[in-house]
Amino acid sequence: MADPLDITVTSPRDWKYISEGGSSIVFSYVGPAHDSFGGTALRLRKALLSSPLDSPSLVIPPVDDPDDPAIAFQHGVVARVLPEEYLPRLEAVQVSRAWLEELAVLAETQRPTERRAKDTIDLQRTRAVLATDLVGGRVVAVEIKPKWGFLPSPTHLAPGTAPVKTTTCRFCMHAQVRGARDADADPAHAYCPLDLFSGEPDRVRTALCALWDTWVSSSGTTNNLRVFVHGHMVRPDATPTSIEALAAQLGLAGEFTLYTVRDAFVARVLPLLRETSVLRLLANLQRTLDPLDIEGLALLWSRAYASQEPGIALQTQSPDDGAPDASPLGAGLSDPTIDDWKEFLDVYFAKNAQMDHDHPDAADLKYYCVAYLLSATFKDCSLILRIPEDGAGSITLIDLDVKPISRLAKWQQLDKEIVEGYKNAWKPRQCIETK
Ligand SMILES: O=P(O)(O)O[C@@H]1[C@@H](OP(=O)(O)O)[C@H](OP(=O)(O)O)[C@H](O)[C@H](OP(=O)(O)O)[C@H]1OP(=O)(O)O
Ligand SMILES: Nc1ncnc2c1ncn2[C@@H]1O[C@H](COP(=O)(O)OP(=O)(O)OP(=O)(O)O)[C@@H](O)[C@H]1O
Repeated sequence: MADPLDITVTSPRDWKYISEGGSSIVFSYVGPAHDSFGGTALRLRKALLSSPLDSPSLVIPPVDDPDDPAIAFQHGVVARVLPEEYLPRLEAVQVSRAWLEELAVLAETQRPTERRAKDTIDLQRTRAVLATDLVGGRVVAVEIKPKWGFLPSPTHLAPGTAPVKTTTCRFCMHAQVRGARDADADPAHAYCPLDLFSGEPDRVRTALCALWDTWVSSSGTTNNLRVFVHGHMVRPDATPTSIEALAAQLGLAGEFTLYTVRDAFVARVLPLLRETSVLRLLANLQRTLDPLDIEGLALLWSRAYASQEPGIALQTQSPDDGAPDASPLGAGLSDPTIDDWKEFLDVYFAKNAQMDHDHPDAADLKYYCVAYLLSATFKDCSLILRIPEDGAGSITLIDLDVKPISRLAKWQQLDKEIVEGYKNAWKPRQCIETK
């Protein structure tokens, strides 16, 4: 295999901060014309400031395979379930500590205060990811993190959770419980992923307006919508001048208000979302890879372990004394290797649609755990829509990272907290799924 590109042939000053999420920070190449780096974005992993043992970067094997697993995962797994047209080009790039340190210093003042207090560029990495720069160039780039596009089947839900979980979608419950929504605002007008995924023009419009309104009221700090003009993130406030660049790019010269720009924004984004199949594909993957809900998965886990039948309980990393029924969901399971993922997908394609998910077989426990893991990737990724001044736009998916299997127990706990918190405090919002 060819050696990876060496980032240190560029200056850290050639890389402009774009944005960041919980585990990565991304820069755009703005240096002199360069065959390899022109039109690219650099995605670096972050490490927690306080407790290195909890660092998100620990998911990544540091020694034998220094490449970011996002690359092999996209090439070997994601590319088998999503068309290539929706995926950015990804390749490994070599970085050095000195180079990263310099970049970290340059970027620090541009980072959001809450993120700066928590984490920084992981200086221990020797490799990073070079990707297609999806926000650069003479375009408006709209980033949407849609989240969960389906309601769970009631089959495996407890009587105490089924009514609320089949009425209100996970995103709407979570947003309310963690106070991401204005407590006084009408939840009926808030962003609901099921509207965005519905494919119905009026509902998609409602979703886009709601995303816009939260974007403005949060001064652009919401992670469900980000807007870039010519590679610069737009930071809205209550004044129209804050979105002047966007207004100009949308053809609104002279007088404009936050509302006229919102209308022009929705008018440009809506057709792209209506024409694409990517939302339908995403929701389908999320749903079909999570047929039991985390509650059903936990039930199956307990049943498999309580059964003691040979071959039913999983081969875990510590197959000890055989009293595992109290073990937390996913305990002892290893993160799938790329070969495991390949085998998993072979089974998924061959039989997922025919399996009796209402009566899951305990022998398929590992299959269901791995499926849930993959569904989590599609529940957390984002879309970047590129809208040129004229001509057709495009849509690309980002943040299709593999999640660690150790999160299964966290997701079970989070599910409980969300549902309990929501049903005790709010009248369930009616979220409508279009299949
Ligand atoms: O659990 P959720 O739905 O809140 O999702 C987390 C996201 O929160 P969100 O709700 O989108 O604000 C969260 O997003 P932020 O860091 O809040 O922007 C991450 O994407 C997190 O994944 P990871 O730790 O980067 O692997 C996400 O965690 P996973 O659920 O993917 O483990
Ligand atoms: N290929 C790209 N081109 C341009 N910008 C990008 C690209 N990839 C990511 N970004 C920007 O960088 C941000 C952080 O990237 P990403 O979503 O991959 O990080 P993350 O830490 O995995 O996020 P999350 O916390 O949502 O899991 C994105 O929200 C987006 O604004």
